[in-house]
Amino acid sequence: MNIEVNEHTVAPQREVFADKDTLTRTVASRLLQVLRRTIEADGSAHVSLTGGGAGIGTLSAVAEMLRENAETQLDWSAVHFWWGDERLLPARDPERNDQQARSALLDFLVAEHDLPEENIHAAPTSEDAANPTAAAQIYAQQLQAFSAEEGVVVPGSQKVLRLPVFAVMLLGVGPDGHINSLFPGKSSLAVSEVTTVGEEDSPKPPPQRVSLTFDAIHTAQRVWTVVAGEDKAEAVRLAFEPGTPTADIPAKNARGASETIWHIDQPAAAGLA
Ligand SMILES: O=C1O[C@H](COP(=O)(O)O)[C@@H](O)[C@H](O)[C@H]1O
Repeated sequence: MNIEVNEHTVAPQREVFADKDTLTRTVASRLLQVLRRTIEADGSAHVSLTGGGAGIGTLSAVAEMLRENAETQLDWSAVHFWWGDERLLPARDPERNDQQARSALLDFLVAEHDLPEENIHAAPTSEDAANPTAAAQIYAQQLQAFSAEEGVVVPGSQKVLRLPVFAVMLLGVGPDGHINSLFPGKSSLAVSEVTTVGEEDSPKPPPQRVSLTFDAIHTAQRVWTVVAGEDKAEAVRLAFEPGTPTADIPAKNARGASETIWHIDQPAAAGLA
C-alpha cells in the first residue's frame, strides 16, 4: 500500500522537552492561548482530543493550570471537544478515550467552569452502534452537524469534507507509529474523501474503533503531536526519516493545514539526530 504524505499541509517542526511534565504543561498553556485567540476571532473553538499517556497528561495539565491560576480562565461555553479516535466500548468503560478525558479535565470544566455537556461530542459507544462502520457513519453525522455550509477543503485538493474546523488537533503517537486509530498497514489509511473510518481489528486492544481519516486530520488548523517515553523513540526516529513509508508509520502524515508541531520528550527523541 502506498500512502502519499499530503505535501500541501505544513511540514512538521519539532520541539524537544526535558520530560513529559514539561511537555504537557507547555502544550496545555499553548492550547489555552489558542482557544482564547480562536474564541476572540470566531466566537467559538473546536478541539480534537486524543487518548494515550501524553494526550491525557496534557488535559490533566490544563486542569492543574486552571486550579492554580485564575488568569488562565476563558469562556468554556464557547469550546467544543471532539475525539480523533475512540474505542467502541460501552459508554462508561474506563478504556474509552472520552472517559479518560472526562476524568482528567472535562468533568471539572462542566462542574466548575460552565462547559455545557452538549459541547462534549463523544464518538458513538457500543450501545449506539453495532459495529465500527456504523459508528463511523454516526460520528460523521455528528461532525457534519457542526460544519460550515460550504464545508472544509482538504489542502491541495478539491475534496470537501463536512466537519468543524479544528483550531487544534492533539495526537498521541503509538510505539508502532499509529495516530488516532490509523494503524500501520491497515486499509483505513487509504480511506479518503470522508471524515471517519471504522477499524474492526486494531492491533492494540480493544480491536473495534472509530477514527478520523487522514483527510480529516489535514483540515485541522494546527496538528500537535504529544509524544513521551522511550518506547516511542523508534517511531519518532522513523517518522522523521525521509524514506519511511507512511503505511509503516502513519504518524508521518500527521500534518495540519497551517501548523504542525511535534512535542517530544527527551526519551522519545533519543533516536533523532
Ligand atoms: O490507542 C490509542 O493510542 C494512541 C497512543 O497512546 P499511547 O498510550 O501510546 O500514548 C492514542 O493517541 C489514541 O488516541 C488511542 O486510542
